[in-house]
Amino acid sequence: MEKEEKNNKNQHSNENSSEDKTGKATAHKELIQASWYRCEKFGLDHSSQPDFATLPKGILGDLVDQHRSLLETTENEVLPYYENILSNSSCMIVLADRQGHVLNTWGQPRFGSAAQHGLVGGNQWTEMRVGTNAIGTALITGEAIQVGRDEHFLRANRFMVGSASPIYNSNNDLVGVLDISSDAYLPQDHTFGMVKLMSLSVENRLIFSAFQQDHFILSFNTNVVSLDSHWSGILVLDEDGVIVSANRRAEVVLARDLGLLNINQVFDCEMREIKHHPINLPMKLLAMGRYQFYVKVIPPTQQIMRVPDFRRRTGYVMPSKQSPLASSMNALKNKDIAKSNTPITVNKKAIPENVIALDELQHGDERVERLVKQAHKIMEKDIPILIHGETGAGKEIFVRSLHYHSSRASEMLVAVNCAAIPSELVESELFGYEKGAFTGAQTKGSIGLIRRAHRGTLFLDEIGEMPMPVQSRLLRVLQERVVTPLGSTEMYPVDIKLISATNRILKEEVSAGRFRQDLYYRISGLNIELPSLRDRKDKAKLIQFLHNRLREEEPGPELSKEMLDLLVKHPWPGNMRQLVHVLKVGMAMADEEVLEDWHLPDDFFDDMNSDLDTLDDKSDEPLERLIPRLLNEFKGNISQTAKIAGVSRNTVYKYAKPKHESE
Ligand SMILES: Nc1ncnc2c1ncn2[C@@H]1O[C@H](COP(=O)(O)OP(=O)(O)OP(=O)(O)O)[C@@H](O)[C@H]1O
Repeated sequence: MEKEEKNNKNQHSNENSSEDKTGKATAHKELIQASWYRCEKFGLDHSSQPDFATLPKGILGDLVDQHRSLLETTENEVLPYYENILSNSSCMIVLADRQGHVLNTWGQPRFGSAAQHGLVGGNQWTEMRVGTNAIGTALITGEAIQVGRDEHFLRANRFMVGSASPIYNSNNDLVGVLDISSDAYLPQDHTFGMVKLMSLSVENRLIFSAFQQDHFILSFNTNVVSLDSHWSGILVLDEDGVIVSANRRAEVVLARDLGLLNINQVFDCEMREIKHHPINLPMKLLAMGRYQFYVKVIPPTQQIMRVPDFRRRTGYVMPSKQSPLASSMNALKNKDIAKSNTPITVNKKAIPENVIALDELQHGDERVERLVKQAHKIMEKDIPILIHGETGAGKEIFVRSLHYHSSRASEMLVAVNCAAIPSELVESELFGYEKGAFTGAQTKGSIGLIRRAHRGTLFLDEIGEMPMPVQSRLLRVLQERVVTPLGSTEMYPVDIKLISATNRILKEEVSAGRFRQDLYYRISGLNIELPSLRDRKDKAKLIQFLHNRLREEEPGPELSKEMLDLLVKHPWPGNMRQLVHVLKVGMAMADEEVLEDWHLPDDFFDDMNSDLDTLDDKSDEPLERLIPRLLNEFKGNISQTAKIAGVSRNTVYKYAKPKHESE
């Protein structure tokens, strides 16, 4: 035995001796030799017993939790190999963390009990404690290695052969090691190849899990039929074609550091072509002008939602990192916003067409003007905004305008109507979920709406409707600024501007125990009361503005002074939504040059009448006399007659007829 040990140290003799002449075998022997020297330095003796420093169960449990995604990925990728190829081979597959702690094992070893071989959860397989071994040596060298029976430094381990391959994540950090150990009856070259393949497939899967939802992934190979194999190179591209991740294979094949290169520096093609290339049709591309590869494009699984952003057009000059309103806000910096009359000037070219400019949200109502300015300013601070207002008052329109006038405008505005999502789905929609997290979950998992709003704005509309358990989770996200998807232990940092809105009185909801008080204080940094339309002082100008805006879209009738008065007097229970609706219907109905009251929808007058019902006591005079009299008095004006009589316009028509006929 001692002679053999000398051989290993000096001549590196082992089961691979037939390969002695090849450079590969020499390199392997040098690795083993270096490991043996290290073991001697660690003070180990060939007769030492392995010291596994087994972790207590609780700590192992924590470690397993920390590595859940690596474990699940390994299990999904590795078990098919085991079941299809290795299950009759009496080998054991082992996953260890980067410190060599065994996290899990699969398979039934033929070579003895757990106490004998030591490949059990919580045992640490490092060179320092266990001598030269596949897991420990692969961790130290960072390379795949096979350790033959006699190559183990400790005699106690010489009954087995281990083949281990390190696993790197998409940041190229070593995250663990995969090992196949057996009692040496397997054809060892095959086992070694297989463990390398398994670790590649785990690495590739880690890259896909991290990026496939919102990035383009390219897989490439010299051979078209191998495109789907784990030996293919993988490149992850952002929207602009910048390589944000790659597998080790890609760097080996292309022989260069690929990080942050643009795809057009690697292959002879532009990102534009990649985006529009059919999914299942491999492209034939040249790398570095001469090496031909087949390239498969895998587009993001989740559609990237993009809003129109005209700033991308040539000719747009970014106002030195300031939002379109920043210059006007700077002018106000030292003044009391509430008292300032300075109008907001906006670079309207920078705002998407369907977004109303901030300065067009108000037309002279001081209260609205002040709150627009306050909210705009707070958009740049780490302070959440809570908007209260009646339904249709324009809360969402306001939020859209705020977002596109802020420094977050180039990122997403994610609007979530908490009342519109079934309560049992709110949680998964908001926080996302790992694949298979619950029955009915999409197999791919979901990033969730909060992470989608990363660096942008998250608008939680109708937040008062949020179920209590979801409120608790949301509170944690706002406190810790990280999201943990359902069924996952991973934490993803998020940077969001939170705006919430409600038409309930949230404080009352808190008192009634329906809304968490701590969450209320978290979301209500700046409280905004968006006035209902009937309470606005700028109604006339606002109506004229909306009317003009609609006429810009399509030619329509003018607004007479009387019509404007009528619209100003309306109670508008449906607020801005109703006003826009009434104007649209009226303008569509009118063939005339001027908008008349009979062009307006009936419910407009119903609201008006119900509002006036209590004003007069008209019960004495029968309608058949009252209505003709009022019509006469108001020169045939139906709506005024209806208003004063406290009846609908239909009723006026009904009682007006005989009178008209007699005239
Ligand atoms: N400032 C505005 N200018 C033009 N139209 C507006 C404006 N504000 C609101 N509207 C119109 O009113 C409709 C309703 O507005 P919005 O959805 O913002 O109201 P809301 O307060 O969020 O309503 P809810 O509480 O019912 O969700 C919009 O679709 C738009 O047509």
